[in-house]
Order: sequence, then C-alpha cells, then structure tokens
Amino acid sequence: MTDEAGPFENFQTQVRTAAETLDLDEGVVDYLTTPQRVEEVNLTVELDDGTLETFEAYRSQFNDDRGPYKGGIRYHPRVSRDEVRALSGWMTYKCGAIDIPYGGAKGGISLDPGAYSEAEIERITRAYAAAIRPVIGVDQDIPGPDVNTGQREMNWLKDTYETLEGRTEPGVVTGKGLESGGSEGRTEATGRSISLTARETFRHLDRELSGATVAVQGYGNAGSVAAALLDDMGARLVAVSDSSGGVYNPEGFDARALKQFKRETGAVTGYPEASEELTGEELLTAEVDLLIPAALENAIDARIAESVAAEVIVEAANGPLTTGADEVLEPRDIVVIPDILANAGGVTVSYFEWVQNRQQFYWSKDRVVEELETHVVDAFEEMVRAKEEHNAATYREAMYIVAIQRVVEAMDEAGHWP
Ligand SMILES: NC(=O)C1=CN([C@@H]2O[C@H](COP(=O)(O)OP(=O)(O)OC[C@H]3O[C@@H](n4cnc5c(N)ncnc54)[C@H](O)[C@@H]3O)[C@@H](O)[C@H]2O)C=CC1
Ligand SMILES: O=C(O)CCC(=O)C(=O)O
Repeated sequence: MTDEAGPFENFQTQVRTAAETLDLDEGVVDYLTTPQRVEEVNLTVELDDGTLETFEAYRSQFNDDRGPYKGGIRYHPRVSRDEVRALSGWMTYKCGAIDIPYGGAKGGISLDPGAYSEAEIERITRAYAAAIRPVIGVDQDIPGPDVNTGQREMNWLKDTYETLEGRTEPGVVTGKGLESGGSEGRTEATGRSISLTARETFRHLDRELSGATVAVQGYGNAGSVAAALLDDMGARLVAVSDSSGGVYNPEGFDARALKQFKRETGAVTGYPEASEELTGEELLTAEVDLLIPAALENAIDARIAESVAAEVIVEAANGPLTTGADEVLEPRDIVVIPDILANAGGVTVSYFEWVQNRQQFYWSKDRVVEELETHVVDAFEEMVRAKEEHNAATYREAMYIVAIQRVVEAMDEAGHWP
C-alpha cells in the first residue's frame, strides 16, 4: 500500500495511472508529472512588537502549455515545497478538465495566520507580492485565493504589484473584491461547482439528491458554500466538522445558520442545534449518502477508507484522498468524484474574472452562474464518456484522461514532441 506517500507522490500516481491508459512515452509522462519551476523565497517582515520574523514561501509553476500559470495562494503552517508542487500539478489538470485556457501553479506561505495581527498579515502579503512579482503577470502567472486567503489578500497582492509596476493591472490576480476588479460569484464559485458536481453525480447514478444525507469535512469557503447550495437542492446536512471537531444532527442542519454560528464563534463545535459532537474521524466514517471532504490533503487514507460508510464521495479539497484510500474504495464500489472536476468552479470563475478585467466589461451574476454551470456539466459528461470509452476503473482516472489529452495536444501543437 502506498499510503505513506505525501501529496506530490499521490499526485504523480494519479497522473501516471491515467497516462498508462493513453500509452504515452515515459519521457512525456515525466514531463507531465514534474513542475517547470518552483520559486522559493524567504520573507523577512517586521512584526507589531518591532521584532523581525522570516517566513518560507513558494510559487510552483507546473505547466503553461495551455496558457498562463494559474492557481491559488495558501497560508498554512503545513505549506511546503512538496505541497505546492502537488497543488500546482492538480491545478494544471483541473484547468484541463474544466477546459479553461490556463496551465497550473500554486503558492503559499508557511505560517499560522491566526497567530498574526491583520497589519502583520498585510505586511507579509505585500512582502510576498514583491518577492514573486518577477515571475507573475497577467499573461504569465495569475495568483488567486486558497486556504486562509480571500478578497483581502488578493486586493493587497494586486495593489502591491500595481504600485511596483507603476500601472493598473487588475487581471494579474483573481478573487479580488468587487470594487477592485473582482467578479460577481467568485466567492461562492468553488462551493457552487461542488454542489453541481454532486447533483450531476446523483443524476448519473439514478439516485435522489433530495433527502440524501450529507457530511462535510471543513466548513470554510469551499465546504460551507457547497453545504448551503446542497441544502437548497433538498439534501440533508447531518454532519459537519472543522479544525475544532465535528457536530451531528440526524434531522439535518440549516447550513447557513451553522455558517453564521462559525463566523461568530470561530468554530462549528458548540453549535446548540447539534444532537451530538463527533471527532474528525467519526465524521469521515459517518453513515451518510454523500461525503464531502473540504479541508486539506490526505484527510482519508487507506485505514480510514476501510470504514467510510458513504456511498458517494465528492472531493471538494485538493487531494483529500491518498492513493491508498483510492485502492480501498474502488473495490468497495464507493463512487469517488475527483477534485479536479468538483472544485474547479473557483478557478473557472477566476478565469471569468480575468476575462472581464481584460475586456473591462463586467458580467451579471446570472451570467457567471450560467456559464459556470455549462463548464461543470460539460466536463462531467466528458468524464463519464471517457470512463466508458477507455474502460477506466475510476472517475478520477477518466477525468485525468480527458485533462492529460488536452495538455499533451497543446504540447504537441507547440512542437515539444519528442
Ligand atoms: N477557496 C477556493 O476557491 C478553493 C479552495 N479549494 C480547496 O478547498 C479546500 C478548502 O479550502 P477553503 O475552503 O478555501 O479554505 P478555508 O480556509 O476557507 O477553510 C478550510 C476549512 O477546513 C477546516 N479544517 C482544517 N483542517 C481540518 C481538519 N483536520 N478537519 C476538519 N476541518 C479542517 C478549517 O477549520 C476551515 O473550516 C482546500 O483543499 C483548497 O485547496 C479548491 C478550489 C478553490
Ligand atoms: O482561482 C484561483 O486561481 C485559485 C483556485 C485554486 O487554487 C484551486 O482551484 O485550488
């Protein structure tokens, strides 16, 4: 079992498994599983008490065959070279899967944002923007939000970049606030694609989503919006967790009220509507129809996968299942819908934002929602077709086949072919 693997090794296995079906040369597969560049910078920043602290930070540019590098910026103590390399690889195949003209990148700063004041986070963000400025650009590499970053950080990144460049360039970063060139619908976009993917999955499996029970691990941007939209579709949110622990109620939670509680108190635990509290592992193995891991990588390994009771898993986080977990779940006939499709709504609306910035013409929320739905439904159908056509063992393999074919085609058209 390959379960001790880190995210980058898991990512490489996912690509290699699909590449086998496509019978690609080993040299091509190496290229498809290796980042083109990883920028590592050390940010020395003055804290509020006048002392200096140095933070490790990264920007991994995986592939730009289909367009500029694209991907989020993460603030978390677990951020490492291995992690950003994996996340930038997943971005590459996500943009291929959902068919937007980007390559893949990811960046991050290794820090616990909760341990710093807002002014310190601003100085750290501006130092990061200045450090990566030489390698980003509207046609080169376009950062966006990820774990523990959002409109505030994207606005600071844009402002620093524009100040240093001496011109306005809103399309250099996406996920900005509306008055800074952001798009309607970007904040909810990741949760929206997760809920649409769940809807399409249940339809495809001929199962009722209305009344289906749902557990969500991680109640941040991705998880809480997905939960609210699934609530609107009639699903029953019975279990939710965040880094504080989990809560359960067989009658179902009001997803928006629970989000409001977390906003006010900082945690889902202690929610008065809960009939019971759960550990993180109890949530992942709860008896539900649909499990949505929406926190971090490697949440479900082979051991936990043995006890997963859900019939369908829709991956909201990037890389929440290890290769070992996949190996356990597949023979158990548990349907796993991959991250590179399910959470692709975020980067898709980032693409819409970049298009709007470049055209200086802004779309209505209805248009954003409609175009996003078209991308998600089309990609879902392509995944289902590829699974059948290539007799792929899993939906993950099928989605990678579609995405890899697009990257390889671009590589071929550019003349990079051996
Ligand atoms: N924000 C975005 O647009 C996108 C996010 N994603 C992915 O979705 C995942 C979540 O990202 P966001 O929601 O943006 O981050 P966030 O920072 O808004 O929320 C993360 C949530 O996960 C919880 N969490 C952390 N460790 C946990 C654990 N061990 N057990 C349970 N909960 C835990 C946190 O308490 C928090 O509620 C990440 O994998 C991210 O890469 C993917 C595509 C786009
Ligand atoms: O919108 C973006 O560029 C960030 C998206 C992202 O980081 C992701 O899909 O994991």
